[in-house]
Amino acid sequence: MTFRFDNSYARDLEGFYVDWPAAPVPAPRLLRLNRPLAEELGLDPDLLEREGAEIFSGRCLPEGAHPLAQVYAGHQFGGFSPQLGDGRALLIGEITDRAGRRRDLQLKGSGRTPFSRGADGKAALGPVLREYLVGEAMHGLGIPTTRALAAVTTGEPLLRQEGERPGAILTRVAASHIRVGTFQFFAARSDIDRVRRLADYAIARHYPELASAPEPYLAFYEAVAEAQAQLVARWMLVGFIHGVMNTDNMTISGETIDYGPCAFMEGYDPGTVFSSIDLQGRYAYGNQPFILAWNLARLGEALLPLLDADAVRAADKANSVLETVGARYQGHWMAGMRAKLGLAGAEEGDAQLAEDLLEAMRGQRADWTLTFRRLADAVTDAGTLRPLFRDAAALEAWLPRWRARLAPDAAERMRATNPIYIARNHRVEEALAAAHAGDLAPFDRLLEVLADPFSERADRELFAVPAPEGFDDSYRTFCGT
Ligand SMILES: Nc1ncnc2c1ncn2[C@@H]1O[C@H](COP(=O)(O)OP(=O)(O)OP(=O)(O)O)[C@@H](O)[C@H]1O
Ligand SMILES: [Mg+2]
Repeated sequence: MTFRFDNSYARDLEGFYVDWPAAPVPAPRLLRLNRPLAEELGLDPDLLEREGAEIFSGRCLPEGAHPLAQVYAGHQFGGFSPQLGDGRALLIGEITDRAGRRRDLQLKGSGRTPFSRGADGKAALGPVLREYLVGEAMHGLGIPTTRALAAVTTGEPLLRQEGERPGAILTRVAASHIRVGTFQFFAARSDIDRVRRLADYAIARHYPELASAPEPYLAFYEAVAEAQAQLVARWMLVGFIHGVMNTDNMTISGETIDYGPCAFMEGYDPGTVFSSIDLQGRYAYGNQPFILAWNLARLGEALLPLLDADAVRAADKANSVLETVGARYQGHWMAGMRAKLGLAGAEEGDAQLAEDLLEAMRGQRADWTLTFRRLADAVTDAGTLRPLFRDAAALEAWLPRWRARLAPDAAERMRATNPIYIARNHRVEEALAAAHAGDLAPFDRLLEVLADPFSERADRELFAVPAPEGFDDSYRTFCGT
């Protein structure tokens, strides 16, 4: 199988990684191949079905692969870790997809590297399949994301908190794996030359039009702020909780990365947290826009020496971008919310209208996804919407105000914007438990549903239903490390 590798990161950024081989695995088996993605990448899915176990386990990498572990640093839960890096992952190379876009191929779970910090460098089957599912769910929703090309089992059992678990490796495809934390690694060492080289590389790869801007690094910072603000707004609009928005988990490309303890919110509550390690609720649903700005401030700090030779002027420039983050986020959120609500044009009171709906939902266990979906029915009749609320009085008072603002074809437009299917926690868990017992049918079925989340079908009815009452209250997600 030929992969036309062109490994620019390895070639241009020596000193930003270490060459490293995948650890041997005893009995690799290709569990799932993402055939549509393989096609998109210009790879032959039939050949990959045959050779995938060897390739995606790292046992027999295709010619031209250059396996390496990237270094990075990062603020984790607010505290700075100066030395992180791919502790259980390897970039194996870059290929150009059919649309001409450069994509990274990475193995996640491929064994210890110099950055493993005492952990085993491996990934267990459950977290690998979760990342596969949720990444594809996000893709189905049209949200920028890293994606799974394949999942293999390694034949090696791993010891995890929950007991022994099958080892697995995810092959991940990304626009790149450059993180806010990649910049922080070199900035923390005052290696300004490497911060600049990384910025030049990232500009050329992700924002080539900025190379000729009057101040390319400032324009780059602004472009990343814009991409991340848009991304987090998209998360918020579908009720997605990333769960571990450390600066090493925020990409420069604006793609979602690291589906560790992520989950979708069901009943609307801004304080919703599912991650077992997020004890303070730092990464709660409603905090995500603030963390976006906090993380961008850290990127700004790392870029300061590039913005201006004068420290005060550099800080002023960084602040001039940082000050725009709230408005950028709000702009994207509001545009998305207008579409979700089916509003005609834009009016000043729209933000209040949206806030008042959220206020009516709060404390009602009103399911985020279904409320917006059923709102399309409520253009004419609120009969399917009302039962989602314990007490619909506030909703009833809100509906006439909303109806007065509707676009002529609102219901149809709303159904194209508000998904009926999301990766509901109990469905994800059910699919993972079955896979663990050797049955991938529920995984496949869920994946199929999530690939097309806007078209409602009678035979998929159960996938739209929220978890049984109480499920989410005790539901916890783990990083699986
Ligand atoms: N099992 C493991 N063995 C070694 N290192 C690990 C393991 N799990 C996580 N790490 C390392 O801990 C750090 C933080 O982990 P985090 O969960 O954010 O990332 P990840 O899920 O491993 O990878 P990514 O961000 O690439 O999706 C990273 O440097 C990661 O490589
Ligand atoms: Mg991570």
